[in-house]
Amino acid sequence: MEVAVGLVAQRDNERAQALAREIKTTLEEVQSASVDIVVDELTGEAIDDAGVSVDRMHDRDFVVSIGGDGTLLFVAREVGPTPILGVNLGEVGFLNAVSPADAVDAVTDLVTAATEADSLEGRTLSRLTATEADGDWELEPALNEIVIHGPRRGHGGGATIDVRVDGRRYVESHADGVLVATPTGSTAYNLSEGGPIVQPSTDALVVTQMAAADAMPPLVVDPETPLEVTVSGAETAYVISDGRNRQRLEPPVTVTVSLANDPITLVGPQGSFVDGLEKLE
Ligand SMILES: NC(=O)c1ccc[n+]([C@@H]2O[C@H](COP(=O)([O-])OP(=O)(O)OC[C@H]3O[C@@H](n4cnc5c(N)ncnc54)[C@H](O)[C@@H]3O)[C@@H](O)[C@H]2O)c1
Ligand SMILES: Nc1ncnc2c1ncn2[C@@H]1O[C@H](COP(=O)(O)OP(=O)(O)OP(=O)(O)O)[C@@H](O)[C@H]1O
Repeated sequence: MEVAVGLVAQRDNERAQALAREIKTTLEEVQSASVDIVVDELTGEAIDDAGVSVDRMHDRDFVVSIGGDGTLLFVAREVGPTPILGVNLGEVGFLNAVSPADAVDAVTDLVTAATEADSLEGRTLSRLTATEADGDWELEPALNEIVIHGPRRGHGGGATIDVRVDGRRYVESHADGVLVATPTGSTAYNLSEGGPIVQPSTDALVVTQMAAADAMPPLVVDPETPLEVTVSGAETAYVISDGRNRQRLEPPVTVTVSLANDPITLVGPQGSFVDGLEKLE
């Protein structure tokens, strides 16, 4: 059975692109009969190889993200539930468990595992989405967090943010905004806004206000709990997924944040979460 692999190297990162070339060359030499391996378009241009767009890698057995957190978040947006192996070549790389030195072996082992099993075992990570009660949009799934904020961050950019949990008001305050983070995203924007770090295996979400005049502590909730955020007192507002995909809102407006249908699956060696926290220093 042939194993289909995708490689995505962080754009403009020569080390990541060179590692992609090394992985591809090694696998084609060692496991040529059992592997079909492609790189993304930008990496293909960089290493003089044919490339495919990342969103066409969703039907591969797994995709390797070589870079930092942002590249892995990008790959997750493009391939959704397709298993992802994160190789850490970014500034932080909190989401990427495999070091560059171990990358070739980790990918080779994964090809072998994929040959021997119908599906790869991995760690499932929840994602979030957002919708508006009377709106015709649904936000791109977020692996880290959904942010809802006023016209802009900082002085004069706030709004009245009303947070309801299971239909009951948790807090209403003038604030920059509020974020709902997954355990994965608890170490990202959530942490810089004073939210708690949540162990990845925990079945929970975190609701954290952003620069609120009347602050309540961050609230940890069951992921199935209905979460509604009403924004008023501002000309405009935004709901944003992982800092990248945003939907403009026209207050007063109520946004519902909930679990997205498709989680993400990380495969390959998983480092120790607690040991990884040193990357945040
Ligand atoms: N603090 C802020 O003002 C702010 C603004 C935009 C984005 N962000 C965060 O960055 C994320 C997007 O990452 P990016 O790399 O595309 O944007 P980016 O290039 O702005 O990177 C933001 C930083 O967050 C780190 N990061 C991302 N996900 C992380 C995680 N799960 N745990 C620990 N650190 C993490 C990245 O490595 C990078 O150092 C967003 O989901 C949000 O969490 C924070
Ligand atoms: N191969 C690629 N093809 C297309 N876009 C890419 C590719 N690699 C990265 N990107 C874009 O770059 C963004 C991530 O850039 P960023 O500089 O944040 O990388 P990173 O992985 O977080 O590394 P670092 O930790 O060094 O910041 C992604 O959101 C995506 O838009």
